[in-house]
Amino acid sequence: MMGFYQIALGGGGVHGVGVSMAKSCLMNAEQPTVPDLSTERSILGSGSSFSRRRDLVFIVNPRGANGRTGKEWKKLLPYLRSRLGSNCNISESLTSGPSHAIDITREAIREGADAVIAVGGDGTLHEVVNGFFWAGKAVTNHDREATHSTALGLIPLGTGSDFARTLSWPNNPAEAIERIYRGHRSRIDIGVIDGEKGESHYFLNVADIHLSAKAGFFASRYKKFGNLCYVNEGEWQTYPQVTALCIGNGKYFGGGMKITPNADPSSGDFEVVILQDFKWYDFVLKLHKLYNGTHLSVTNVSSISYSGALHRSGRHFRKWKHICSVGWRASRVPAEEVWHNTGCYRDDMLRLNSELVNYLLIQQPTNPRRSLLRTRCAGENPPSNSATEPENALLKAAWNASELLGIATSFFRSPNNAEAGEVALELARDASGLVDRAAIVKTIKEDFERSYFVTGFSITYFGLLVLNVYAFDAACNLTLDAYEDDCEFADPASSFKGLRRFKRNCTNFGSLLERSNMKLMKWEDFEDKGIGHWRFSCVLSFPWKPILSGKSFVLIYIAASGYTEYFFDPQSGKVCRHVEHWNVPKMVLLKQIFRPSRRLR
Ligand SMILES: Nc1ncnc2c1ncn2[C@@H]1O[C@H](COP(=O)(O)OP(=O)(O)OP(=O)(O)O)[C@@H](O)[C@H]1O
Repeated sequence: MMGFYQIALGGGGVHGVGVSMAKSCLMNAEQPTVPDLSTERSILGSGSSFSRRRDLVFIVNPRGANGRTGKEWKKLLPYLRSRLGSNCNISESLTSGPSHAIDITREAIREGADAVIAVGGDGTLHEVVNGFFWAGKAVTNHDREATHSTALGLIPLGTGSDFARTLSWPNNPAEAIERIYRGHRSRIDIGVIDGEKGESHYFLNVADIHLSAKAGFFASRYKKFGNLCYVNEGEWQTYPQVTALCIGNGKYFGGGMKITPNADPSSGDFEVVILQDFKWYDFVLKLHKLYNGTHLSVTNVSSISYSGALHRSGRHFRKWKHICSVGWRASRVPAEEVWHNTGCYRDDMLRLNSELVNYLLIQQPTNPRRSLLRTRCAGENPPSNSATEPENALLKAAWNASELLGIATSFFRSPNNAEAGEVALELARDASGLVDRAAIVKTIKEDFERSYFVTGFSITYFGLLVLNVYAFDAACNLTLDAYEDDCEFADPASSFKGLRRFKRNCTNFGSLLERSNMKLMKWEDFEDKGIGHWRFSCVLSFPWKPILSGKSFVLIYIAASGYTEYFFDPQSGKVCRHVEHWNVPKMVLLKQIFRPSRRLR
């Protein structure tokens, strides 16, 4: 069964100004337990409008966003203490591994924390949210007065931080600290899915079947799970050939995919989006619509809103009347306050997904594919959402092979081509040699207009190379002076250091591309970095163009979106790290090139 709680949201807010010193309990991964808050509880912040200092527990995933969360947290802590420490007891607990945040949260609530604040991405927030509950009930504090409640807070520092997007919160820790300082509370809904054995799984963002960060991947692996029925005021409604079902409390998942654009986490409703009869190429061709939330107008996409009142009347999704898959119920969690919350789309969400799918499956599958799916979903180890070890090894090998082949074939290339497209602009510096940030950002934006290559394209490049080793003349349309010579370039497949190497690699792409389009959709500025959100599409004419003397070729359409983080060196001001994130799974990208979409002539 699936339902939602509408619960009170709030923050372990800081109200008024106090003068006492904050308790600052620094813990590391080897000391994972929550500090005893009781010793601090009686300390009053003089000048505070409250009779005691607030106990805030920050649960930090040091490994979030590939370790960036841990690094940023270290830098953030002194500021956080100075801003909140005068009238709050600040405790810090670093997670030691998956699910640890659940235990820490439960313990913190039992110890009487005023707020548990997740520091990390959606996965961490999801775990913290699940820590607010135990055996289907809200966790409570034994000692404090009945009216006391623990709030949930968030400092979004993850890779996707999708739930924060719904709230229009940027990945800006200073802003998050201000929110905590202000301490406003609000109510928010939490979805709950009851598992097969009656256990509850809570989600705050989006619960989904088949669609996630790896949209096309799952769709192509599972195909459709069949017809879906639900009861609407006594009438059965049927959705045939459902490919994916998303139940949104928040709007976004998958790193910015606006999948349930009308969902509002404090409305009391879920938005349920159903995709029917989606082929793998629909995910590719309509990906941009899924990302900007305009997919509801696409044929075969439906959106249903569920109100709290209707939940009680018992709407149900059913799979051909056999298995009750999803039913809603509304209830309140007394005295529980949550600030914000999320679902997650990685392993935990897959676990949710697998349970949901399990519910949705017809009992007597005739199609072996479905039967396979059922076996998978019922098992303890649902298919991983991330690239598996062999996949990673394959991609790594692809990456290395493409680079080596590129080097080998560069001997056949005209030396002039290596310099083609590169922008020899020298950027203005101040007396200390620091390049102005605005100038750097401007050149990056201009580079986008010239469609400079993203390094992640190397995955695709491998496929191109094995099939067409002749086409190598491309430009590296990059303003070199904006980057450190030893700049690190990371993409979903690999990472390396050195501007020269980047130039060489991206020079080896390109002439295969027809109608390529690299568009900067949005730019975000942060203290130490800028983030460029982009969309890339191109048509590749390969591999048989040279083999068949250009008379016959196959068009391959490739489309993807993602974002690149540009970290700025504090000394030079130049870009010292260039980290790409692709919204399309790596293997999907690689597979795209082996699936010609159209044969010409
Ligand atoms: N010490 C740790 N080592 C490894 N994994 C951890 C550790 N602590 C937590 N985790 C796991 O890391 C997962 C992902 O973390 P988190 O969501 O914070 O970052 P992210 O994946 O980069 O961000 P987002 O989910 O927003 O994309 C969590 O679901 C959690 O299970």
